[in-house]
Amino acid sequence: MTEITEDLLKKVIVKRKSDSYKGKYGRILLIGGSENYGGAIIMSTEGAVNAGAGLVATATHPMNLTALHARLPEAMFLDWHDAQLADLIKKMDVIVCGPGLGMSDLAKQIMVILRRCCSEKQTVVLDASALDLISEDKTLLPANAGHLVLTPHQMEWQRLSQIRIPFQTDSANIAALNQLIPDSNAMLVLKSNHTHVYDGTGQIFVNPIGNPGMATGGMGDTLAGIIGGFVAQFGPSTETVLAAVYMHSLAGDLLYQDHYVVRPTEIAKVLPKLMKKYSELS
Ligand SMILES: NC(=O)C1=CN([C@@H]2O[C@H](COP(=O)(O)OP(=O)(O)OC[C@H]3O[C@@H](n4cnc5c(N)ncnc54)[C@H](O)[C@@H]3O)[C@@H](O)[C@H]2O)[C@@H](O)CC1
Ligand SMILES: Nc1ncnc2c1ncn2[C@@H]1O[C@H](COP(=O)(O)OP(=O)(O)O)[C@@H](O)[C@H]1O
Ligand SMILES: [Mg+2]
Repeated sequence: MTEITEDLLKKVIVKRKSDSYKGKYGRILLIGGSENYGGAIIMSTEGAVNAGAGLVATATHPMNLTALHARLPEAMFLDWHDAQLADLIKKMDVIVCGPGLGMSDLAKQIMVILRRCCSEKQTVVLDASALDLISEDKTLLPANAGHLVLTPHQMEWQRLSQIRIPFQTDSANIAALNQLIPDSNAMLVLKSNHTHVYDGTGQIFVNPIGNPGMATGGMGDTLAGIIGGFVAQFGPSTETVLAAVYMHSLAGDLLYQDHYVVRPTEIAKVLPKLMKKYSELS
């Protein structure tokens, strides 16, 4: 097992070239946010925008439009009932699906569209409700994606893998991941107070940082957006995903020094400054 270290941030977060433009930093679509969980997809979107994705679009329930744009005018919006969803998915480098998606029939239909429209050039990050929907129906897994990143917390992983939380050992988790997704193109980010990451080839990484101030609703939604934003601009490698996991907790630790509770939106807020620091050390 390998501990993720700060050095990875220096390696992954590179200085931006002067002759670059938004198209160089990746297009990302985030799908989620039902009537009751609009905040989840807004926090994810904020993670992706502040992590530096070049172009960000959010497909969500239309009731979230005003809130989304009040907070993030940078994000494009699509009503998730719109037939254009399929075409938009095809144009993206990264799709994050699941935060606040819910378990409705429409949510299932969206998963079917995602599975049909994603391709080997893309990375799909699956979180929250998307994982719960796949637990109920494994055919919803978007297996055609070039890279899959699954980000369950322990209960979501229990539902998906059928491994009860006390028995989620590294060897059991690797076996379950390989059974669920036999190709080695999938990563499992199994979130807990010390998140373990499995890269699909048997390698195991552990995140040594983070804190209990981060035990706040929306923290995982934010992480999914940060992972998506990192992959969009730094490419779909294991190191990119590990750097995103570490950066999320590093931001959390910075805030926890003088805050009892760490708000997910505050994590997103400090990202650009932290990323600047590590890009100068690269
Ligand atoms: N502001 C919002 O709109 C929010 C919406 N959310 C959305 O709500 C939906 C349901 O997700 P939830 O995660 O709340 O519900 P879940 O039912 O999936 O998970 C919560 C349950 O898992 C248990 N659990 C065990 N180990 C855990 C661990 N390590 N981490 C977290 N929970 C653990 C908890 O005790 C609890 O019973 C998702 O779509 C999610 O994206 C949440 O992310 C919270 C914030
Ligand atoms: N005690 C803790 N120590 C370190 N990190 C934590 C702790 N509690 C939660 N986290 C982190 O917060 C995030 C919670 O994710 P998740 O449960 O999916 O949140 P939500 O669905 O509410 O957005 C994970 O990244 C997890 O590692
Ligand atoms: Mg979650």
